[in-house]
Amino acid sequence: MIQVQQLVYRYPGTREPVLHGLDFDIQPGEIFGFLGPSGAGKSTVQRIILGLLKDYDGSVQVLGQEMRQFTSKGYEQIGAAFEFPNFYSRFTAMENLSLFSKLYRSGTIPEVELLERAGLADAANVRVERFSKGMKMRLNFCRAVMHQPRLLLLDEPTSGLDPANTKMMMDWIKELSVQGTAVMITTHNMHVADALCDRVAFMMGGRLPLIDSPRRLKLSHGAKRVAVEYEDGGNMRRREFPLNGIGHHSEFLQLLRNQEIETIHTMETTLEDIFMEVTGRDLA
Ligand SMILES: Nc1ncnc2c1ncn2[C@@H]1O[C@H](COP(=O)(O)OP(=O)(O)OP(=O)(O)O)[C@@H](O)[C@H]1O
Repeated sequence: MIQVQQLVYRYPGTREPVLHGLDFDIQPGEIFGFLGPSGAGKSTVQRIILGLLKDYDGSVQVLGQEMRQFTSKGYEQIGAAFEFPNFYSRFTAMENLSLFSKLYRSGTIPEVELLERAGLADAANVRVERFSKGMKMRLNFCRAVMHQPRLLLLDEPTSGLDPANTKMMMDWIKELSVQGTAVMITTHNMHVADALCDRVAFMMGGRLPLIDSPRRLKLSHGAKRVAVEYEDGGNMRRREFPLNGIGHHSEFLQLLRNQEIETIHTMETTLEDIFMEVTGRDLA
């Protein structure tokens, strides 16, 4: 779906490249996350994949076509939702979707169906200027998927959403991927990346030092630990032990025997911990 080789990019008028030879691919049905702090180059990659920046070095093939020569027909296969949605604010949600649907030659999903799915059925005839940030995000998503694209680019797809709508959005994205849509997500949010992505790419200073599945990353980086909270002379205390070999850890066993245990739980290494370990920086 996407094949990127040795991608280098310099903004016009600047000397230093902001992307330094990126290599990655995204397969049909895959949810691929770009994780990195502000300024890492995530949006620049998205702009290139969308065909907005064409003067790059290296190769960027999307749906089998090099992006320098991408034709307008190809855009019918791509959907994009970015963090600052653009709508006709004096028009209603329904009117906005109807207008956008006219841009596509192929059929689009009926507006009513999309609004219902996004939990916006009651707001269908409300002007977008009265929408909250979360409502605009959901409407923007409807716009991005209305033509059933084969490739979907999302920037912080759950930003501004409450927990119920975050879940709705993540379920919807997963469903699209099961149907074969390739999804590229850029985010600072490692919980979203962990829960949604088949693979994540760590991005830092225009480089991708690591690409792997969240599960493999967590298995290969950092051992699991066990945290024990216990009562000791009226005070609550906490200790941590490596999970590996816990059954033979004499201090752990002694604690279990001799103390009033309040909680015991295993702690997984998070993607954020691993990002910090690999790049020496946090995701903020
Ligand atoms: N139009 C531009 N001209 C020159 N430099 C730019 C331009 N746009 C972005 N940059 C620089 O390119 C680098 C990467 O920016 P980019 O917007 O791709 O980062 P990002 O990872 O998407 O950040 P954020 O998470 O804040 O959106 C930054 O150093 C930025 O200052």
